[in-house]
Amino acid sequence: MTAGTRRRKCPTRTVGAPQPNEEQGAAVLAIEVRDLHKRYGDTVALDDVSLSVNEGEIFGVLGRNGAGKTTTVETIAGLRLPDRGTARVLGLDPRRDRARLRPVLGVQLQDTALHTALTVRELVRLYRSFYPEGADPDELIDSLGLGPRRNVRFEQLSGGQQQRLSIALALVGNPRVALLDELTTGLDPEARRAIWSLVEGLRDTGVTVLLVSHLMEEVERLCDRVALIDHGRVVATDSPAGLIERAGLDQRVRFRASDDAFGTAVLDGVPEVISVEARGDQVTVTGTGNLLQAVSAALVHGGVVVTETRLERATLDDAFLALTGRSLTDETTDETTDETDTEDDR
Ligand SMILES: Nc1ncnc2c1ncn2[C@@H]1O[C@H](COP(=O)(O)OP(=O)(O)OP(=O)(O)O)[C@@H](O)[C@H]1O
Repeated sequence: MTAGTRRRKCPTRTVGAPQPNEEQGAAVLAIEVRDLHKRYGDTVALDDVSLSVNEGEIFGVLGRNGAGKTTTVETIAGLRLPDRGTARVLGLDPRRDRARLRPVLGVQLQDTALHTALTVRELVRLYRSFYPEGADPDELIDSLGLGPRRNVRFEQLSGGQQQRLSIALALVGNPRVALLDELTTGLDPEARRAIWSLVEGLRDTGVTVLLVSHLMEEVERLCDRVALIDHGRVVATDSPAGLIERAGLDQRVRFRASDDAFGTAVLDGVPEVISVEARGDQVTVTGTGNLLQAVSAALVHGGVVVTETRLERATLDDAFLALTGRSLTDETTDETTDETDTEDDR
């Protein structure tokens, strides 16, 4: 699905697990983060990060390496303690209400320590036993393409297979909320597309997904809304298409006019059109809204025949660049420190 199309609202699935703390009649957000602040030595990892994720939504956190994405998601998972600010999942405090949250929260982190001598099947069954309800381990293993590797030990899996297994372990309890950190890192394009389909399937069952990524294509395809994060700050939150629009980015329609006498006047007065540039028979029209349809209609109306028409849309990367001054695909990172805290005070 492209950035220009948005999706339906999903039914909220109910499970026999603890219900969120709902005030009378008031809907509780799946995830609510307020003013999270976290510093490591001189590095401000989170600078008052706030997010609100609705139930049934796939919400992306997109940023460059070192922007603060993992610190955010691990704080939401209750694995890191912020210096200040709050995180709530289904109205519950991830640290104080850990036991109530465990059956309804699935977490897939970048670095997960697993029993390396156990097989895929043993690990999925072990994790399944932690939950009162959950997925069928063998079906889940198959759905992640790990069927042929089910009796292979974790330590003998490839990086991509280990990654898919970590997703299985996050989903085996049929969570209401899933936190997925860089879920397709290390996967080849085919495996990546298979995982994207799986996440789209989660949406259909009403699972709320917080998806941390630095891959614009992944976020554009999967997410209903996205928070762009840069240097520990949320720069903007909107749908992918909304972020592009908010950045004031134009679309371009290019075509070849078969009539040498093509006159730009044919596009005069079309509200979506901002500018028209004709060089020889190559014409470039910039504009907003449903530009392709508006231009096509005006050309037909003016009796102008054109060929090789194509629409060039701005991407989330263009929006990121416009909003932060830096590209997502730029190789440099935001990381500025080599200081490492201990596990306990992370
Ligand atoms: N335990 C830690 N000790 C010291 N600094 C840390 C620690 N964890 C994160 N940082 C620093 O905090 C900043 C944000 O890191 P974080 O891992 O949250 O970013 P990220 O956006 O997830 O990056 P990546 O995409 O590379 O995982 C970085 O500058 C990082 O070096």
